[in-house]
Amino acid sequence: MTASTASPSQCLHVELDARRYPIHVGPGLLDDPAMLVPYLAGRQVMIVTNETVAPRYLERLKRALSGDDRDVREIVLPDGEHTKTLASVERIWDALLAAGFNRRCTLVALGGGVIGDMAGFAAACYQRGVAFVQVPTTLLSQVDSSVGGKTGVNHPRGKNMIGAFWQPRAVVIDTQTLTTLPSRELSAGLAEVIKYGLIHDIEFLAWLESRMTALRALDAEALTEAILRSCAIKAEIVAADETEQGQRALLNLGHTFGHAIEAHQGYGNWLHGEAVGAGMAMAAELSRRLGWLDDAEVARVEALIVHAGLPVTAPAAMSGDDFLATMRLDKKNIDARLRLVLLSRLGEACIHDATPPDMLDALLADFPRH
Ligand SMILES: NC(=O)c1ccc[n+]([C@@H]2O[C@H](COP(=O)([O-])OP(=O)(O)OC[C@H]3O[C@@H](n4cnc5c(N)ncnc54)[C@H](O)[C@@H]3O)[C@@H](O)[C@H]2O)c1
Ligand SMILES: O=C(O)C(=O)C[C@@H](O)[C@H](O)[C@H](O)COP(=O)(O)O
Ligand SMILES: [Zn+2]
Repeated sequence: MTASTASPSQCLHVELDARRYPIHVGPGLLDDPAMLVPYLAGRQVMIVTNETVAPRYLERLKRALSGDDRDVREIVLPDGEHTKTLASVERIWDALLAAGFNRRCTLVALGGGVIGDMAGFAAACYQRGVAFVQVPTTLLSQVDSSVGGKTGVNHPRGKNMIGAFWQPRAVVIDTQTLTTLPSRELSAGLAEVIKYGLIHDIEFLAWLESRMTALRALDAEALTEAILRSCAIKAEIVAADETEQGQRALLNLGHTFGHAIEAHQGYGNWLHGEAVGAGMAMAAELSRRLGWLDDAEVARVEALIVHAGLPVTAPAAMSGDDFLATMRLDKKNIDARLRLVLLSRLGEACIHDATPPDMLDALLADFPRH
């Protein structure tokens, strides 16, 4: 980031009654025991992280969590979307059992969305559920995956097919961790940020258009604002519909197409945010064909996605049938009916289950490839 101010942290909440929890946002929070220790269930703490994040941030987090006779351990997993599997989660459970950890333990996820989703799922199942805290270190995890309690792993046939809703006790976002994030990963996170503007907040969309260059240059003020605005939108939607009975599905804009790309291309070859970028371009184009957006609006959506450093074309080696094979397994579908998140206008999304099959087939066949 261009500036590393000692500005105080800011805090939002996810309002889930007795399970209400804070999202703390600010620079240097990783080192601050006051941001972390109040959310621990007992003295047993397992940090779950990976081989890329550990050398950068593990010792600092351990220092902040230590003291008061706490037993702080770590498990360092391999890196990559392809490792988001039940086998990796089993390694977390093995480490917890080897350490003799009981129901009063706390799992602390230190890393991106892959680590957060797996640590959360491990916490949801270990001894039928233990506490966990999210310390997200990628933009994507800071604006999206650490909030809302969707946890789980991939299956070769589909993304996040095995999982549970399990809310963290707190989300602690140290914005300075973004200084070490590769720019391709920063762009991936921007896909989810753009998503919030498209589905919920046209003013935020316009703000993103004006601040995209600053965001990509790691301007601290712009990034903090993007994180806060994104988390506020996600927190509001999650509080209204925790388990996706209705409006939470809008957070899936671009994901039905995007998840198909990720699974077909092999997990990790297209980053989640890249697949969502292309998927949102496909959703915008389908919305145009349904008469809901005009040419200029679709061009505006595509320009912002491109400005974020993301693709707006689909993989060359993916046919319409390849898309449909995975889309038919999508979690949003009811019985055999495909349900797509589309844009009823810019800044407003809807769930649509009546796309004419010919129109969808044509989109999947003629959408540009690269
Ligand atoms: N649970 C949810 O609601 C939700 C929401 C969105 C995405 N997801 C999931 O999140 C995953 C994607 O998350 P992601 O984009 O964070 O990917 P990721 O977890 O793979 O992290 C991206 C890369 O950045 C590295 N990294 C992390 N922090 C770093 C730092 N500060 N400096 C340098 N490198 C760092 C990681 O080791 C990894 O190589 C996908 O599996 C997706 O399905 C879940
Ligand atoms: O939190 C949600 O709800 C989302 O849909 C956020 C998405 O960005 C995220 O990728 C999520 O993991 C997708 O969930 P899934 O249920 O479609 O697997
Ligand atoms: Zn996503």
